[in-house]
Amino acid sequence: MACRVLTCLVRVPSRSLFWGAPVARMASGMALSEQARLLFESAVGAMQPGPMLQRALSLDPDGRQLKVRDRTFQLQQNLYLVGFGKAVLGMAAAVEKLLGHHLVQGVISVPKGICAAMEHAGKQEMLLKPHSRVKVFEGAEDNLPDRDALRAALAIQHLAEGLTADDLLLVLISGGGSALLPAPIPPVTLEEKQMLTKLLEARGATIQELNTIRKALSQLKGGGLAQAAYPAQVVSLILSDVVGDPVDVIASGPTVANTHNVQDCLNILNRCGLRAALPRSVKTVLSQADSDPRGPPSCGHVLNVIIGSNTLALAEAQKQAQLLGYRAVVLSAAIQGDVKSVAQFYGMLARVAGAHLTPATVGASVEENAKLHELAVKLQLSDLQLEEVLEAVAEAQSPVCLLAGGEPTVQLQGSGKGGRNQELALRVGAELARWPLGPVEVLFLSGGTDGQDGPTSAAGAWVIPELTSQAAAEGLDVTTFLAHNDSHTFFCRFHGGTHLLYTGLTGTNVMDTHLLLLRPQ
Ligand SMILES: Nc1ncnc2c1ncn2[C@@H]1O[C@H](COP(=O)(O)OP(=O)(O)OP(=O)(O)O)[C@@H](O)[C@H]1O
Ligand SMILES: O=C(O)[C@H](O)CO
Repeated sequence: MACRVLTCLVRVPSRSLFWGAPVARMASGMALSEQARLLFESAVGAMQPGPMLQRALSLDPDGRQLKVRDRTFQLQQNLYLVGFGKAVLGMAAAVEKLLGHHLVQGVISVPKGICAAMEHAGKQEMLLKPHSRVKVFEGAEDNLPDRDALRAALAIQHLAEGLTADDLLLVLISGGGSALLPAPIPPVTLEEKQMLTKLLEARGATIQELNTIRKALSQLKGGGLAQAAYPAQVVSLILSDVVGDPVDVIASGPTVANTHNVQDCLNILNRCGLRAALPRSVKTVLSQADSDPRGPPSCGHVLNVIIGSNTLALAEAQKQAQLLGYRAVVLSAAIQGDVKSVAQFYGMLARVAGAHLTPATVGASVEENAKLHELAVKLQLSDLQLEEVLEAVAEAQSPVCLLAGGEPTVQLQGSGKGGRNQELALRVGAELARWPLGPVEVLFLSGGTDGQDGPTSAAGAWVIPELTSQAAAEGLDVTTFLAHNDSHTFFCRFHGGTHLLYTGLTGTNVMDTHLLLLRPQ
């Protein structure tokens, strides 16, 4: 899909982004929708490769020592770079800008078409210099491992294996890294790996399950890359696209010791009903895995650092919302589950929070409060701050901004055009129309931080409680569009497409951002 999506992206209407600009200056006189867009853009802006790398890396004044967190590394013509993932091109460009003269050599594996797309979008800061020492491989069309990605993985492996104890290897990792770094353990073939990945996804394997299997079948995943680079020192700079930021799961943890064994893999394959259909080669590799005389790769020479995540993106949006005069509270950075249940939860949250915010009016009923908690329990969100949020809303003397992030799932039933953010927004729009919200202005926004929502050129959309009735007046029936998973077509037609979010390709990827704004009238 990479190529298709990226082709769309170069057609995205260009609009200026406020990334990094002080929000407070713009606060006065802004509509709720402008503020919501601004907050979304501030979350994305904080996760731009340049600012992220600048926060993570610092050079001492004479340029000989690199500081990462509390560790210091000597630089003496010994710096190498590898990377793989959807956001790695911009990350590599940022490293080149910061440390270019120390860089001896580099190899990165990035999605097909990304260099041309960034160039067309005029994002020079995401591109390497013309005579860069970093070699770029493009591959993994449709987010599946392919021959091009295999060539990239072999070049990365080769670079890592040639390093010595005096060398420092920077590893740039972001979402999509698993497909961009395929190095199947023989006799498993690339085609078998592709097939197994597709089957596991089709059987509903979670990313944790999928990557457990990928690690068992790969030379570089599950700590394999770190082992190849030994005895060099390794620093991995990781942009998380997985809820909870588990370094062993993101891009299948190539610099993190694998803690899973063969039994874990067999349990997953059993659950997905794939054990019987396994190719002989996969059975062979699995049967040998626990008996590797070298044991699991050890990663004592590695520093793994999360430099960007949904949590960090939400923290920036929260800060900017406070500058806009909101009482801003983070609800969760782990929103998962079926998009219908997530939408019901946000609808009820708007109802209950709205009632807390305007106590003089009729409050939410005991049943509604109970329903909200029931919906929250159903979603099983590991970090949900529901009580804290409701308390903060009850105490708020100002408008309220509730922030959340994660990655809900859409069970596709129709053949329409959409993405999980647009579908979530549309569903929340329908939910908001179901409840009396009192004298409160309400807006919900959902946006993908990578700037592309499913196979569309939009990043997401925003909705208000009046959406359903306004749509009906335009002859658009929300229920029908939802039944066909046709949220993008809906938003293109509704109010001339003004509820769609367009950022273009952002060059980052930390899942989705949800904003619920409530402003007493
Ligand atoms: N018509 C549609 N309506 C709603 N959701 C859709 C539709 N078509 C595809 N999707 C969803 O879009 C998602 C794929 O899009 P996208 O590439 O943005 O996500 P992704 O592969 O998870 O990548 P990333 O994590 O980088 O955003 C899938 O989760 C799929 O269910
Ligand atoms: O590459 C991967 O494995 C997924 O994007 C999760 O990081």
